[in-house]
Amino acid sequence: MTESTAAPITAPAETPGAGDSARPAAARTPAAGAEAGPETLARAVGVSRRYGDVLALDELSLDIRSGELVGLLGPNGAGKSTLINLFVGLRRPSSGRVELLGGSPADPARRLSIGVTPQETGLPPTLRVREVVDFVAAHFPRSVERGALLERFGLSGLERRQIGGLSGGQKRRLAVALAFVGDPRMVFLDEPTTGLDVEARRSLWEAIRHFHAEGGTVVLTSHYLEEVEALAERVVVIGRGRVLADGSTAEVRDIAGVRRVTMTADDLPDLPGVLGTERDGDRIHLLTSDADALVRALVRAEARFSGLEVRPTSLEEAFLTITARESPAA
Ligand SMILES: Nc1ncnc2c1ncn2[C@@H]1O[C@H](COP(=O)(O)OP(=O)(O)OP(=O)(O)O)[C@@H](O)[C@H]1O
Repeated sequence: MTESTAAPITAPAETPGAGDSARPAAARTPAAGAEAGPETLARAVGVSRRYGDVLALDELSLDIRSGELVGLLGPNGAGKSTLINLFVGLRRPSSGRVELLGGSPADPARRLSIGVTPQETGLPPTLRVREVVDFVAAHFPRSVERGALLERFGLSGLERRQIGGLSGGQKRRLAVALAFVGDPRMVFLDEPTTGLDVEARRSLWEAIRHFHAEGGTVVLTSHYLEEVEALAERVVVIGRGRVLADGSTAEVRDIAGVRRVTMTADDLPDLPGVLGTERDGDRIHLLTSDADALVRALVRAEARFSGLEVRPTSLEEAFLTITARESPAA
């Protein structure tokens, strides 16, 4: 690739979702000459990012296609926020290439088509809700009607409230709502539901689903695994700056292939294929990728057990298993 496509990313986005040009966005229309099939909206090719001695991203490659709802999962420090910051032009890669809407994420015209909610936001406490929404909307050629936006995010009636007077959950919902103000084609939401109670989380999920159902593309990170299971169609597991797994939630579970075999027993012989053992009173949980073989081995060994249960692992268990294996790619 030539230097001009190396996507130098320099301009910081000072407000969530805000761009800095009045050029019209190419929102929700495929780029001219786009190939058949979903267009790639964001792309990382062999991207590494260092912070001093820390290698936050390690030759990571990932494509996000139009219409996808992608969940980025990974433990603390995996590199999820760094990846989002590269996609939205807040940071530049140490090496490799990042593209947004077919060009540099630093291009203001491209950034007009996206919305962003960073992991942490500090909205001015003395501004009123409607002022912040209008301020962000003013950066975009087209914007969503304020009342409709606030209603969608459960903030109706708070237009005149100062930001400093909002609850933590209301502030977070406002920060997420701001990503949608400019009628974006694609949103990047970094842990959007952090700090929200169950009801607020569910209503935020509804708002995200609504955007997606209308053709919007979503990339979100989450520590809530049930959130990713509930929302995302595609799960990308990131660990130590690499993609460990990339598939549907069902596929990610299958990649780990881990089942939990539980029984009541005083003691068990050594058994083949046991990836992990947990004790909970007299219940023993064995993690295995081949539950059938394990149960056969239990019977062959004439182990004394009762109350046998075999069940699939949660995404969390699958994810921990993948991460523990530290495989470079799935
Ligand atoms: N500005 C920075 N300066 C130095 N190190 C950084 C900086 N930002 C991130 N890192 C380091 O890069 C690595 C990846 O961090 P990143 O925030 O991208 O991970 P994450 O997956 O988003 O984690 P979390 O889930 O905790 O938010 C971590 O080791 C982190 O400490």
